[in-house]
Amino acid sequence: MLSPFVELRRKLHQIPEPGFQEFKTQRLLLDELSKLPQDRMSIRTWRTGILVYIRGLNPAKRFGYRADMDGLPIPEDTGLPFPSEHPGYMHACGHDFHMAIGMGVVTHFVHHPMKDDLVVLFQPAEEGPGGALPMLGADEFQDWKPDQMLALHIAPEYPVGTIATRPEILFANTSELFIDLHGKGGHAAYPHRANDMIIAASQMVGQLQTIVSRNVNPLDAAVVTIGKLEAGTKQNIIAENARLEGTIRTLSADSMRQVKRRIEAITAGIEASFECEAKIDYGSNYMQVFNTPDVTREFMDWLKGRDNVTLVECTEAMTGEDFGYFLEQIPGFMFWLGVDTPHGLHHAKLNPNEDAIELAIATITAYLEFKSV
Ligand SMILES: CC(=O)N[C@@H](CCC[C@H](N)C(=O)O)C(=O)O
Repeated sequence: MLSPFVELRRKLHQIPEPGFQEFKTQRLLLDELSKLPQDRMSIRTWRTGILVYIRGLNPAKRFGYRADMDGLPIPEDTGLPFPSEHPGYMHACGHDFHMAIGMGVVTHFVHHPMKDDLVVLFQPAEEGPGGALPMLGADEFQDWKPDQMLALHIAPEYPVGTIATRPEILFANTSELFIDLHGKGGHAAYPHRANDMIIAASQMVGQLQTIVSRNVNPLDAAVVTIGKLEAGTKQNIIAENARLEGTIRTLSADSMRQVKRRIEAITAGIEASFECEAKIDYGSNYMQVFNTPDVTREFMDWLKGRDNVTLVECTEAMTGEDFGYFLEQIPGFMFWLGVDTPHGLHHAKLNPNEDAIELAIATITAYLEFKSV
Protein backbone atom coordinates (compact mmCIF):
# COMPACT_ATOMS: atom_id res chain seq x y z
CA MET A 1 0.00 0.00 0.00
CA LEU A 2 1.25 3.48 -0.85
CA SER A 3 2.04 5.95 1.90
CA PRO A 4 -0.50 8.83 1.89
CA PHE A 5 2.36 11.22 1.13
CA VAL A 6 3.46 9.22 -1.91
CA GLU A 7 -0.18 9.28 -3.03
CA LEU A 8 -0.27 13.03 -2.50
CA ARG A 9 3.01 13.45 -4.41
CA ARG A 10 1.47 11.61 -7.36
CA LYS A 11 -1.62 13.83 -7.33
CA LEU A 12 0.58 16.93 -7.17
CA HIS A 13 2.74 15.52 -9.96
CA GLN A 14 -0.31 15.47 -12.22
CA ILE A 15 -1.09 19.18 -11.84
CA PRO A 16 2.16 21.17 -12.36
CA GLU A 17 1.43 24.88 -12.69
CA PRO A 18 3.50 28.00 -13.46
CA GLY A 19 4.65 30.37 -10.73
CA PHE A 20 1.80 32.33 -9.08
CA GLN A 21 -0.72 30.20 -11.00
CA GLU A 22 -0.61 27.24 -8.59
CA PHE A 23 -4.41 27.36 -8.16
CA LYS A 24 -5.17 23.62 -8.34
CA THR A 25 -2.09 22.87 -6.25
CA GLN A 26 -3.24 25.29 -3.55
CA ARG A 27 -6.78 23.81 -3.64
CA LEU A 28 -5.47 20.24 -3.32
CA LEU A 29 -3.22 21.14 -0.38
CA LEU A 30 -6.03 23.06 1.37
CA ASP A 31 -8.34 20.05 0.92
CA GLU A 32 -5.70 17.76 2.46
CA LEU A 33 -5.17 20.17 5.35
CA SER A 34 -8.93 20.26 6.01
CA LYS A 35 -8.88 16.48 6.68
CA LEU A 36 -6.43 16.91 9.59
CA PRO A 37 -7.30 17.68 13.24
CA GLN A 38 -7.69 21.46 13.39
CA ASP A 39 -7.23 22.11 17.13
CA ARG A 40 -3.52 23.02 17.00
CA MET A 41 -3.46 24.34 13.45
CA SER A 42 -4.11 27.74 11.84
CA ILE A 43 -4.03 28.22 8.09
CA ARG A 44 -3.49 31.33 6.00
CA THR A 45 -3.26 31.76 2.27
CA TRP A 46 -1.00 34.27 0.57
CA ARG A 47 -1.55 34.60 -3.20
CA THR A 48 -1.30 30.96 -4.38
CA GLY A 49 0.77 29.97 -1.34
CA ILE A 50 -0.25 28.58 2.04
CA LEU A 51 1.10 29.13 5.55
CA VAL A 52 0.32 26.51 8.20
CA TYR A 53 0.93 27.26 11.90
CA ILE A 54 1.06 24.38 14.36
CA ARG A 55 1.04 25.37 18.01
CA GLY A 56 3.47 23.55 20.27
CA LEU A 57 2.84 22.33 23.83
CA ASN A 58 4.94 24.94 25.63
CA PRO A 59 6.53 27.05 22.93
CA ALA A 60 9.66 29.11 23.39
CA LYS A 61 10.70 29.15 19.71
CA ARG A 62 9.18 28.88 16.26
CA PHE A 63 10.65 26.66 13.55
CA GLY A 64 9.90 26.87 9.83
CA TYR A 65 9.93 24.41 6.91
CA ARG A 66 9.49 25.74 3.38
CA ALA A 67 8.31 23.81 0.30
CA ASP A 68 8.11 25.38 -3.17
CA MET A 69 5.07 24.74 -5.36
CA ASP A 70 5.53 25.55 -9.06
CA GLY A 71 6.23 23.33 -12.08
CA LEU A 72 8.29 23.93 -15.23
CA PRO A 73 7.43 24.39 -18.93
CA ILE A 74 8.78 20.94 -19.91
CA PRO A 75 6.65 18.31 -21.72
CA GLU A 76 6.91 15.24 -19.48
CA ASP A 77 8.55 12.12 -20.91
CA THR A 78 8.78 9.83 -17.88
CA GLY A 79 6.33 7.14 -18.99
CA LEU A 80 4.94 7.12 -15.42
CA PRO A 81 1.35 5.90 -14.89
CA PHE A 82 0.54 9.24 -13.20
CA PRO A 83 1.86 11.76 -15.76
CA SER A 84 1.26 15.49 -15.84
CA GLU A 85 -2.28 16.36 -16.93
CA HIS A 86 -1.12 19.85 -17.96
CA PRO A 87 0.32 19.64 -21.47
CA GLY A 88 3.80 21.14 -21.72
CA TYR A 89 4.20 21.37 -17.93
CA MET A 90 5.98 19.06 -15.52
CA HIS A 91 7.20 18.88 -11.95
CA ALA A 92 10.76 18.45 -13.22
CA CYS A 93 12.44 20.04 -10.22
CA GLY A 94 10.93 17.94 -7.44
CA HIS A 95 8.55 20.52 -5.98
CA ASP A 96 5.89 17.76 -5.84
CA PHE A 97 8.27 15.92 -3.46
CA HIS A 98 9.01 19.06 -1.43
CA MET A 99 5.26 19.71 -0.92
CA ALA A 100 4.39 16.08 -0.08
CA ILE A 101 7.19 16.08 2.51
CA GLY A 102 5.86 19.38 3.90
CA MET A 103 2.42 17.82 4.28
CA GLY A 104 4.03 14.81 6.02
CA VAL A 105 5.69 17.18 8.51
CA VAL A 106 2.38 18.99 9.16
CA THR A 107 0.53 15.68 9.63
CA HIS A 108 3.13 14.39 12.09
CA PHE A 109 3.02 17.48 14.30
CA VAL A 110 -0.76 17.95 14.38
CA HIS A 111 -0.93 14.42 15.81
CA HIS A 112 2.26 14.55 17.91
CA PRO A 113 2.88 18.20 18.83
CA MET A 114 6.38 19.17 19.86
CA LYS A 115 7.22 21.69 22.55
CA ASP A 116 7.80 24.58 20.13
CA ASP A 117 5.72 26.08 17.35
CA LEU A 118 6.14 25.24 13.69
CA VAL A 119 5.25 27.11 10.50
CA VAL A 120 5.14 25.14 7.25
CA LEU A 121 5.22 27.33 4.16
CA PHE A 122 4.02 26.27 0.73
CA GLN A 123 5.67 28.97 -1.39
CA PRO A 124 4.74 29.76 -4.99
CA ALA A 125 6.95 30.66 -7.94
CA GLU A 126 10.42 29.41 -7.00
CA GLU A 127 11.34 28.81 -10.64
CA GLY A 128 10.37 32.36 -11.42
CA PRO A 129 9.64 35.16 -10.92
CA GLY A 130 10.41 34.31 -7.28
CA GLY A 131 7.85 33.91 -4.50
CA ALA A 132 10.20 33.94 -1.49
CA LEU A 133 11.01 37.65 -1.41
CA PRO A 134 7.40 38.90 -1.60
CA MET A 135 6.20 36.17 0.79
CA LEU A 136 8.91 37.18 3.25
CA GLY A 137 7.63 40.77 3.15
CA ALA A 138 3.95 39.82 3.47
CA ASP A 139 2.09 40.51 6.76
CA GLU A 140 0.80 36.91 6.63
CA PHE A 141 4.41 35.76 7.07
CA GLN A 142 5.86 38.55 9.20
CA ASP A 143 3.83 37.89 12.33
CA TRP A 144 4.49 34.15 12.02
CA LYS A 145 8.19 34.65 11.26
CA PRO A 146 10.19 31.61 12.45
CA ASP A 147 13.36 31.78 14.56
CA GLN A 148 14.98 29.08 12.44
CA MET A 149 14.12 27.69 8.99
CA LEU A 150 14.97 24.71 6.87
CA ALA A 151 14.22 23.50 3.37
CA LEU A 152 15.39 20.69 1.14
CA HIS A 153 15.88 20.06 -2.55
CA ILE A 154 15.81 16.69 -4.25
CA ALA A 155 19.20 15.55 -5.60
CA PRO A 156 19.01 13.05 -8.50
CA GLU A 157 22.69 12.13 -8.22
CA TYR A 158 22.63 10.76 -4.65
CA PRO A 159 21.15 7.43 -3.49
CA VAL A 160 18.06 7.43 -1.28
CA GLY A 161 19.30 7.79 2.30
CA THR A 162 21.92 10.41 1.42
CA ILE A 163 21.60 13.94 2.71
CA ALA A 164 24.15 16.42 1.40
CA THR A 165 24.80 19.91 2.64
CA ARG A 166 27.51 22.27 3.82
CA PRO A 167 27.85 25.33 6.03
CA GLU A 168 27.97 28.70 4.22
CA ILE A 169 27.26 28.92 0.46
CA LEU A 170 25.24 26.00 -0.89
CA PHE A 171 23.63 27.57 -4.01
CA ALA A 172 24.72 30.45 -6.26
CA ASN A 173 23.54 34.02 -6.79
CA THR A 174 21.35 34.05 -9.89
CA SER A 175 20.03 36.52 -12.38
CA GLU A 176 17.76 35.84 -15.31
CA LEU A 177 18.87 37.38 -18.60
CA PHE A 178 16.71 38.50 -21.54
CA ILE A 179 18.21 40.34 -24.52
CA ASP A 180 16.05 41.67 -27.36
CA LEU A 181 17.73 42.61 -30.65
CA HIS A 182 15.95 44.72 -33.22
CA GLY A 183 17.40 45.32 -36.72
CA LYS A 184 16.09 45.65 -40.25
CA GLY A 185 14.33 42.73 -41.89
CA GLY A 186 14.08 42.10 -45.62
CA HIS A 187 14.18 39.68 -48.53
CA ALA A 188 16.61 36.78 -48.08
CA ALA A 189 18.07 37.53 -51.50
CA TYR A 190 19.06 41.12 -50.50
CA PRO A 191 21.21 40.76 -47.33
CA HIS A 192 23.00 44.05 -48.08
CA ARG A 193 19.73 45.97 -47.60
CA ALA A 194 18.97 44.51 -44.15
CA ASN A 195 20.52 44.00 -40.67
CA ASP A 196 20.13 40.31 -40.00
CA MET A 197 19.34 39.69 -36.32
CA ILE A 198 20.02 35.95 -36.66
CA ILE A 199 23.67 36.72 -37.40
CA ALA A 200 23.77 39.31 -34.60
CA ALA A 201 22.21 36.86 -32.11
CA SER A 202 24.56 34.03 -33.15
CA GLN A 203 27.60 36.28 -32.70
CA MET A 204 26.25 37.39 -29.38
CA VAL A 205 25.80 33.85 -28.05
CA GLY A 206 29.42 33.12 -28.97
CA GLN A 207 30.73 36.33 -27.40
CA LEU A 208 28.75 35.77 -24.18
CA GLN A 209 30.58 32.46 -23.78
CA THR A 210 33.88 34.34 -23.46
CA ILE A 211 32.78 36.09 -20.24
CA VAL A 212 33.26 33.12 -17.95
CA SER A 213 36.41 31.92 -19.69
CA ARG A 214 38.10 35.35 -20.04
CA ASN A 215 36.61 37.85 -17.58
CA VAL A 216 35.85 35.98 -14.36
CA ASN A 217 38.48 34.84 -11.89
CA PRO A 218 38.66 31.05 -12.46
CA LEU A 219 38.71 30.56 -8.68
CA ASP A 220 35.34 32.32 -8.36
CA ALA A 221 32.89 30.14 -10.29
CA ALA A 222 30.34 31.62 -12.70
CA VAL A 223 27.95 30.37 -15.40
CA VAL A 224 26.30 32.15 -18.33
CA THR A 225 23.77 29.89 -20.06
CA ILE A 226 21.52 30.87 -22.95
CA GLY A 227 18.63 28.43 -22.72
CA LYS A 228 16.39 29.86 -25.41
CA LEU A 229 17.02 31.65 -28.70
CA GLU A 230 14.19 32.93 -30.88
CA ALA A 231 14.48 34.72 -34.20
CA GLY A 232 12.90 35.02 -37.60
CA THR A 233 9.60 34.11 -39.20
CA LYS A 234 10.36 32.19 -42.42
CA GLN A 235 13.30 30.60 -44.26
CA ASN A 236 13.48 33.27 -46.98
CA ILE A 237 13.00 36.34 -44.80
CA ILE A 238 15.86 38.11 -43.05
CA ALA A 239 15.02 38.28 -39.36
CA GLU A 240 14.21 41.70 -37.97
CA ASN A 241 14.09 40.56 -34.33
CA ALA A 242 15.90 38.08 -32.12
CA ARG A 243 15.58 37.26 -28.43
CA LEU A 244 18.06 35.50 -26.19
CA GLU A 245 16.91 34.11 -22.85
CA GLY A 246 19.31 32.81 -20.26
CA THR A 247 20.60 32.86 -16.72
CA ILE A 248 23.71 34.04 -14.90
CA ARG A 249 25.07 32.19 -11.86
CA THR A 250 27.95 33.33 -9.65
CA LEU A 251 29.31 32.38 -6.25
CA SER A 252 30.12 36.00 -5.36
CA ALA A 253 28.24 39.26 -5.70
CA ASP A 254 31.40 40.80 -7.22
CA SER A 255 31.41 38.28 -10.05
CA MET A 256 27.72 38.92 -10.70
CA ARG A 257 28.49 42.64 -11.15
CA GLN A 258 31.48 41.83 -13.39
CA VAL A 259 29.44 39.42 -15.58
CA LYS A 260 26.68 42.03 -15.99
CA ARG A 261 29.22 44.74 -16.91
CA ARG A 262 30.65 42.46 -19.62
CA ILE A 263 27.18 41.55 -20.94
CA GLU A 264 26.43 45.25 -21.27
CA ALA A 265 29.75 45.90 -23.08
CA ILE A 266 29.19 42.99 -25.48
CA THR A 267 25.63 44.17 -26.14
CA ALA A 268 26.87 47.70 -26.94
CA GLY A 269 29.42 46.15 -29.32
CA ILE A 270 26.73 44.12 -31.09
CA GLU A 271 24.58 47.25 -31.45
CA ALA A 272 27.49 49.14 -33.03
CA SER A 273 28.70 46.38 -35.31
CA PHE A 274 25.27 45.28 -36.57
CA GLU A 275 23.63 48.73 -36.51
CA CYS A 276 20.76 47.41 -34.44
CA GLU A 277 19.04 48.19 -31.16
CA ALA A 278 19.42 45.98 -28.12
CA LYS A 279 17.59 45.88 -24.81
CA ILE A 280 18.75 43.95 -21.75
CA ASP A 281 16.37 42.85 -18.99
CA TYR A 282 17.75 41.00 -15.95
CA GLY A 283 14.34 39.58 -14.93
CA SER A 284 14.39 38.19 -11.42
CA ASN A 285 17.53 37.83 -9.29
CA TYR A 286 17.99 35.39 -6.40
CA MET A 287 20.16 35.77 -3.35
CA GLN A 288 22.70 32.99 -2.80
CA VAL A 289 21.67 30.21 -0.39
CA PHE A 290 23.99 30.79 2.57
CA ASN A 291 23.58 28.12 5.25
CA THR A 292 24.04 29.53 8.76
CA PRO A 293 27.33 27.88 9.80
CA ASP A 294 26.68 26.86 13.44
CA VAL A 295 23.11 25.65 12.86
CA THR A 296 24.14 23.69 9.76
CA ARG A 297 27.12 22.12 11.52
CA GLU A 298 24.85 21.09 14.40
CA PHE A 299 22.39 19.48 11.93
CA MET A 300 25.24 17.64 10.20
CA ASP A 301 26.61 16.35 13.54
CA TRP A 302 23.10 15.23 14.52
CA LEU A 303 22.70 13.38 11.19
CA LYS A 304 25.89 11.40 11.84
CA GLY A 305 24.08 9.66 14.70
CA ARG A 306 21.20 8.46 12.50
CA ASP A 307 21.27 4.89 11.22
CA ASN A 308 19.36 5.28 7.97
CA VAL A 309 21.10 8.44 6.69
CA THR A 310 24.47 8.92 5.02
CA LEU A 311 25.75 12.47 5.33
CA VAL A 312 27.78 13.99 2.49
CA GLU A 313 29.52 17.31 2.99
CA CYS A 314 29.08 18.54 -0.57
CA THR A 315 30.57 21.39 -2.58
CA GLU A 316 28.58 24.44 -3.64
CA ALA A 317 26.23 24.11 -6.65
CA MET A 318 25.46 26.68 -9.33
CA THR A 319 21.73 26.06 -8.96
CA GLY A 320 19.71 28.96 -7.59
CA GLU A 321 16.97 28.99 -4.96
CA ASP A 322 14.94 31.89 -3.66
CA PHE A 323 15.02 30.21 -0.23
CA GLY A 324 18.27 32.22 0.00
CA TYR A 325 16.13 35.28 0.81
CA PHE A 326 14.70 33.55 3.91
CA LEU A 327 18.22 32.59 5.02
CA GLU A 328 19.38 36.18 4.59
CA GLN A 329 17.02 37.13 7.48
CA ILE A 330 16.49 33.92 9.43
CA PRO A 331 19.13 31.41 10.60
CA GLY A 332 18.82 27.97 9.05
CA PHE A 333 19.90 25.80 6.18
CA MET A 334 18.94 23.93 3.04
CA PHE A 335 20.03 20.40 2.18
CA TRP A 336 20.03 18.02 -0.78
CA LEU A 337 17.89 14.89 -0.46
CA GLY A 338 19.10 11.89 -2.49
CA VAL A 339 16.42 10.56 -4.87
CA ASP A 340 18.59 8.35 -7.07
CA THR A 341 17.53 8.91 -10.68
CA PRO A 342 19.72 9.03 -13.82
CA HIS A 343 18.03 12.11 -15.24
CA GLY A 344 18.91 15.46 -13.73
CA LEU A 345 16.79 18.38 -12.52
CA HIS A 346 14.85 20.12 -15.31
CA HIS A 347 14.91 16.94 -17.44
CA ALA A 348 11.73 15.56 -19.06
CA LYS A 349 12.54 12.04 -17.77
CA LEU A 350 13.26 13.00 -14.15
CA ASN A 351 11.77 10.21 -12.01
CA PRO A 352 12.83 10.56 -8.37
CA ASN A 353 12.67 7.51 -6.10
CA GLU A 354 9.63 7.93 -3.86
CA ASP A 355 11.26 6.04 -0.97
CA ALA A 356 12.97 9.36 -0.19
CA ILE A 357 9.66 10.93 0.85
CA GLU A 358 9.12 8.95 4.07
CA LEU A 359 12.84 9.16 4.86
CA ALA A 360 12.74 12.96 4.59
CA ILE A 361 9.60 13.24 6.75
CA ALA A 362 11.14 11.01 9.44
CA THR A 363 14.44 12.93 9.36
CA ILE A 364 12.90 16.41 9.52
CA THR A 365 10.40 15.54 12.26
CA ALA A 366 13.12 13.81 14.34
CA TYR A 367 15.46 16.80 13.88
CA LEU A 368 12.77 19.28 14.93
CA GLU A 369 11.97 17.14 17.97
CA PHE A 370 15.69 17.07 18.84
CA LYS A 371 15.83 20.88 18.57
CA SER A 372 12.56 21.50 20.40
CA VAL A 373 13.46 20.64 24.00
C1 LIG B 1 16.93 24.38 -7.91
C2 LIG B 1 16.70 25.04 -9.21
O1 LIG B 1 16.79 24.42 -10.25
N1 LIG B 1 16.37 26.35 -9.18
C3 LIG B 1 16.24 27.16 -10.34
C4 LIG B 1 15.96 28.57 -9.94
C5 LIG B 1 15.65 29.48 -11.11
C6 LIG B 1 16.18 30.87 -10.96
C7 LIG B 1 15.83 31.81 -12.07
N2 LIG B 1 14.54 31.63 -12.67
C8 LIG B 1 16.91 31.73 -13.15
O2 LIG B 1 16.75 30.99 -14.12
O3 LIG B 1 17.91 32.43 -13.02
C9 LIG B 1 17.53 27.09 -11.15
O4 LIG B 1 17.44 27.21 -12.38
O5 LIG B 1 18.62 26.92 -10.58
